[in-house]
Amino acid sequence: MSKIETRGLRVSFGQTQVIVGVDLSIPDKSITALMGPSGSGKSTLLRVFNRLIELYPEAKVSGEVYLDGRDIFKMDVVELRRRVQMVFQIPNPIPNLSIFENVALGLKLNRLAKSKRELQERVRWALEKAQLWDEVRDRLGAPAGKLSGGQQQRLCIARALAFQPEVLLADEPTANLDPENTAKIEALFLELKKDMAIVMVTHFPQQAARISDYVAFLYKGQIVEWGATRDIFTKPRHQLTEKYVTGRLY
Ligand SMILES: Nc1ncnc2c1ncn2[C@@H]1O[C@H](COP(=O)(O)OP(=O)(O)OP(=O)(O)O)[C@@H](O)[C@H]1O
Repeated sequence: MSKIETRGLRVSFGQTQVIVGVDLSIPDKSITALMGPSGSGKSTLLRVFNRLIELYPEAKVSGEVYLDGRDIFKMDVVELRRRVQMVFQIPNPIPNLSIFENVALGLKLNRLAKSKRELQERVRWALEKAQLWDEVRDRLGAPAGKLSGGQQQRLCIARALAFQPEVLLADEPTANLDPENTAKIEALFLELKKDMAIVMVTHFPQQAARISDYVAFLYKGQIVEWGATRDIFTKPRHQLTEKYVTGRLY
C-alpha cells in the first residue's frame, strides 16, 4: 500500500488554481522526487502532505489525501505533523538555542520524553541518525548558529528525526549547500529511506537521478508523468518530461 495517496487534489490561492487534480502515490521506504519548472506546484504539494498549507489563509484545498489509508484532513494535525516531518531549503535552526536544545525542544513541547535521561538518549539517537553526532558531541551546548550551513541542515534533519517520523518531506534540502555537503545529505537520505518514505523537491534532475526511486514530474499544477526514476530518465513518455530531464525546460 502507498504511504501517501492523493486523489483529485486541488489547491487554489484566491482565484488561481495551482494544483489541478493530482492523483499520486508515494511508496513507503523509498525516495520520491518531485520535479518540475518553477511555479509548477511542488512546494504547495509538499505543504499539503503535512497540512502546513492551512497556515496560508488564502489557500483552498479540496480532494483527498491519505496517510496509510487514513484521511489526513480528519486526523489530529499535531499527530499528522509528528508523523510527517519537513525540512526546508534554508536550514532553520533556532540560532541562539544550543545544538542540544534545537533537537530537544520539539520533544519537550510534545512531552515525548518521560525523563531527562530519555530526552538525552533521543537527542543523541537523532543526531546519530542525521550523521551529525561525531561533529557536535563535544559542543552540544554551543549555539546552533555557530554550525556550518551543511551542519545546520543536518541539525534540522535531526530535529525532524527526533519525532521518529514515517515520512520526511524535504523542500530542496541541498539548494543552499556546496557539493560536499550535498553529497552528505544525499548519502544520508539513502540511509533514512530504509525506515521511512522520503518526498524530496529538487530542481536538479541529476540529483533525482542519483538518489530517487520514483519521480513525479509536475507542470502547471498537474502530474505529467510519474514512474520509476530509471524509466523517467531513459524513456520518458511525455515530451515535456523529456525536455525537462535534458535541461531544455526550466
Ligand atoms: N501564499 C501564496 N499565495 C499566492 N500564490 C501562491 C502562494 N504560494 C504559492 N503560490 C503560487 O502557487 C504556484 C505554485 O507555487 P509553488 O511554490 O508550489 O511552486 P514550486 O514548483 O515549488 O516553485 P519553485 O520551484 O519556484 O519553488 C506559483 O504560481 C506561486 O506563485
